[in-house]
Amino acid sequence: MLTVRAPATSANLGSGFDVFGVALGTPADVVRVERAPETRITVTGAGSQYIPEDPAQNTVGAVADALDAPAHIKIDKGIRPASGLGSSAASAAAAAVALNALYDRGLSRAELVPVAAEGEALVSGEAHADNVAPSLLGGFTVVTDDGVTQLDASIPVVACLPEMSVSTRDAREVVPDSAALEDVVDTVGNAATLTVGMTRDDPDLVGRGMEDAIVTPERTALIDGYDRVRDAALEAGATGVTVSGAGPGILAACHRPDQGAIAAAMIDAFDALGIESRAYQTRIGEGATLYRD
Ligand SMILES: Nc1ncnc2c1ncn2[C@@H]1O[C@H](COP(=O)(O)OP(=O)(O)OP(=O)(O)O)[C@@H](O)[C@H]1O
Ligand SMILES: N[C@@H](CCO)C(=O)O
Repeated sequence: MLTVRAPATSANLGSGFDVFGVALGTPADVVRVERAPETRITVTGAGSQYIPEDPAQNTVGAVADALDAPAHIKIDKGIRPASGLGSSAASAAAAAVALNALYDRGLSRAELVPVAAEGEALVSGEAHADNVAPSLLGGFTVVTDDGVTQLDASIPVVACLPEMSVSTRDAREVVPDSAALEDVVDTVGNAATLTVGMTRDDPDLVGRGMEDAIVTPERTALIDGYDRVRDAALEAGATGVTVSGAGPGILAACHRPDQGAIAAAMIDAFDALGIESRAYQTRIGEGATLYRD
């Protein structure tokens, strides 16, 4: 039996829609695999009642198919589905690492990115890799049609998760088809600023670079209370705030001493609207870890 822990991730970071992603220290999914004649899946943990065990509908089933690696796969969910924290991607990334090792397929972590992305195609209709890449590789990742670039980074963040669901499929329907050149120019500038911030582990540059006037405003309309929570986080010291992935999670970049106050401010702001939430005080961290039992 092999066990893999794969971390939650936050995609887009505002200015890098479908391109940027970061691995988070917590939460994470844990996947256990053993060889079997055909794939069988069991799911326990956060939100497991909403996750199909049918291999044809679960992201890990798509990965087992892609690797031609049938197995009994046990998923222990630490990341609630439809969260914006890459729940479906973490399971897929973990399964890709575990099954690659179980069947000695010999693929590198970078080669596993398109394999794990098959799971994303299953649940959201597109094989976008901006969650699976950081979950596999760790740090900050840049996904383009030409491949993945990875950078180790260590920025403190708060990921606040309200008790509501936004499916990636629905959130992709509000993405505009086109954008004004002025907004594109601003967004390119912000993405470049964010990338420089990542190379320097500079939370101020990263936060400033999270601004985006094209996709994020359309998505915030799907998250009750977004503006109040963002303002509360900024007042408490966040250097930047944006929607995490497709939402409803909200990501704040910050300096370490402000983390606790930002987490409390975000929870209080949701609470004032009658919405329960929890906040992960974490940092950009490592990719999936393999354990041999
Ligand atoms: N192993 C799995 N883990 C989580 N969700 C899964 C899994 N397999 C299938 N799903 C389905 O995927 C959907 C959740 O995926 P979705 O992409 O909407 O959420 P997410 O991964 O938390 O968000 P995001 O991609 O925005 O970070 C749910 O419908 C869920 O049932
Ligand atoms: N880039 C994708 C990530 C979804 O997790 C989106 O925002 O739709």
